[in-house]
Amino acid sequence: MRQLARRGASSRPFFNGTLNSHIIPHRWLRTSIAVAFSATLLGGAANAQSKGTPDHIKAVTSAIDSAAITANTATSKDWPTYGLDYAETRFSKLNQITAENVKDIGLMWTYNLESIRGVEATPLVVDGIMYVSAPWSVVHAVDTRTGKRLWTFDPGVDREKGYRGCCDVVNRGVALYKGKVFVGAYDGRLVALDAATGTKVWEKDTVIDRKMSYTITGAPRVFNGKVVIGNGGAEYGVRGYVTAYDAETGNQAWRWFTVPGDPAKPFEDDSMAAAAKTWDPAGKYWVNGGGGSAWDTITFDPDLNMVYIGTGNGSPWNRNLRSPGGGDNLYLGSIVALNADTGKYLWHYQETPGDNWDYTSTQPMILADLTIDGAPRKVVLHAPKNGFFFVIDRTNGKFISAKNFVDVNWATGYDASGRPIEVPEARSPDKSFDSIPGPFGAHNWHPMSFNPQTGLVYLPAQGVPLNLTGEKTLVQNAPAENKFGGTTGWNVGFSLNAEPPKNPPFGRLIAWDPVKQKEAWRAEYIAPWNGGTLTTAGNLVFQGTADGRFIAYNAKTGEKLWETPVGTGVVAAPATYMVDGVQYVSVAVGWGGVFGITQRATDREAPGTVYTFAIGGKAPLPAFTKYQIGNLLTGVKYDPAHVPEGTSIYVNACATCHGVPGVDKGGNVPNLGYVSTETITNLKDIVFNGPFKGKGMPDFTGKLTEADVVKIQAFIQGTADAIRPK
Ligand SMILES: O=C(O)c1cc(C(=O)O)c2c(n1)C(=O)C(=O)c1cc(C(=O)O)[nH]c1-2
Ligand SMILES: [Ca+2]
Repeated sequence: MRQLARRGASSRPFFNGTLNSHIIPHRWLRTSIAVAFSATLLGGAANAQSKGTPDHIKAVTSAIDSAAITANTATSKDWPTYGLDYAETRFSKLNQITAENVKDIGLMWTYNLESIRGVEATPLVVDGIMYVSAPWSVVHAVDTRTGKRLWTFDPGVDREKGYRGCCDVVNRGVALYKGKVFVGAYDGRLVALDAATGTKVWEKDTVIDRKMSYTITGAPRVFNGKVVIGNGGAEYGVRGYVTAYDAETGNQAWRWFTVPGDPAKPFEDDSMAAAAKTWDPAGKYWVNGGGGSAWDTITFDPDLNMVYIGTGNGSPWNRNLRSPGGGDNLYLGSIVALNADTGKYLWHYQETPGDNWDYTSTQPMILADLTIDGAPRKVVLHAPKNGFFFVIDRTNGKFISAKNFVDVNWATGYDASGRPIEVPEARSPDKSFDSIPGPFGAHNWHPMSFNPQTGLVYLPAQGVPLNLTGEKTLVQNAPAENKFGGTTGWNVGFSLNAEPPKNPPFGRLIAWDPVKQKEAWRAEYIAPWNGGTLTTAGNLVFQGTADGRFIAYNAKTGEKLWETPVGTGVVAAPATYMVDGVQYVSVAVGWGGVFGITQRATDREAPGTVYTFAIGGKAPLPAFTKYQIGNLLTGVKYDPAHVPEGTSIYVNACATCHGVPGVDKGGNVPNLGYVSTETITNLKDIVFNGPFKGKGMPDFTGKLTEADVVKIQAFIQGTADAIRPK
């Protein structure tokens, strides 16, 4: 483990700069003065030795409840919830680090998360105690005063079952409430831990049907004694829902489904009866679950006592198969407001009626009070996958405005009533469609931030090309034979990239004015899939990048003010907090997520690592490891006649994680075009009950045959041979 420098002398400017050693001869006297000094001037804190003990942690975390989370917004001293505050602004009032002095920040310490898959978590920090989650839903408690581990908790997710989620075995973070840390385990359990010790207090199975591929990747949200979590699975045939549990006991408080179930059975509530009218029962949508999985954002509004759910895509994606007669298919691709106490439906606004493109509305929301056309409005700011920036009245769900923040081709805009003006080809049952944005979204889960001082939202935007060709039939809730991801349960009703997409990839940071619905500035990157953002009262925006940098910008102008290389690509959002009078900025680095499993934009690789910076930080950067891509595969014997069939088996079983052999360069999972000849020659020893089961490799026993593996070998070596420069 690479545990780097502790707090150096430079991190104690008050002590060194104020006390003049030669007039205070005795060491003990200097020490006691320093202690008294920090206790009085640095906010009455006790000396550092008593910090980080179970008693201290218990005291400071027990004090975290809804009132404390709200009170923290006055100072932003701590970072007590996923988006910093209930409004999820990720705007910190801390201003020790400013646009003027950010050039002087340096590394305080790094902490090794000992992981290789995607790190998507925003760390929570309360009085210097950090909680950050790693892949496989492992929770780490870290003392930010030293950068040292306090405890870890591994919920023991079966590593062989990683394929039950679409998009890497990620976890976006934990929730903290009255001395407990809550984590959603990838396999669908919600676990409450003792914040001081990391021991389990309770655990609930949130999954309604274990036959279905339900997973959890999102951070729970906690308010007024309830902890709320949704799930993922809409690429596999699930029905989405969110559940509130009593934070103390884990007893279920309420549950709300996002889409209707079988209309032959009683509906759970009026909102389901209303929604069912917008689905064509000829599609037997309930057999395939319908989708709508709420896998990321859940936002609590203390002003209105509402909770807003961002719902996901249709299952299958293809509406022609899901609801052949058309229809909006409520509540897919929507923001839905529920009563926070009861979970009862209040209103919805559907951003993508009748989703057909994996256009989730699960992207993080921000609650703001803005003046629009001269009138104060309570709004939700939202940039879902579909490429439009939405401003919605959050008192009643009324549409205010929508404007595309990247080029889009599926709709030309929104009419005054808030309906998209669609381009007919976007739903063609016969022709393939290069949808812009594609299913990776113009904005994915990477959190945006909103700075009320600049009035700008800092939005990680992107384009990832993907071509969709509608399938003619669907086997309801069964893996699609020889279709993308079918062996592992994908069932989306489209062939992906059967025709090569023509639109270009890009990644950029956009500063967006939500009142003018206009871009204020942008920073272009070399690749899509850059990190979430943080903005501060120091007129700063922080963001990590796919190409392995951590950058600070001037929030007003977009001028780049500072950057440092980090060990690998960054996807998570940073956090900032104050400890003993010093402002820290931390970011959890670790390349991955759905784009990062197969593709990369750095030539570096490193374990998941938390980097922490402050003014005057002097710790050396960790030694970076060069990503060693092997030589293009040669020497595997194969029969070229097997290549066509091998292609479809590979697409069916391997492509979701391993990408295109020899073309992609390997994300956090190796690309099979660049592994050793022996690896591919002995492929069956890996495919069937193989040695990488503990690292996320499925066991394909019963799903593939040895003859299939021979054909996969032919495809891998055949592709490598085909692309080899002559
Ligand atoms: O439909 C779903 O249930 C679902 C779940 C998830 C997830 O839980 O991570 C993602 C998506 N969809 C998805 O469409 C998507 O682009 C995506 C990206 C990521 C990620 O963590 O990188 N997760 C997910
Ligand atoms: Ca999805």
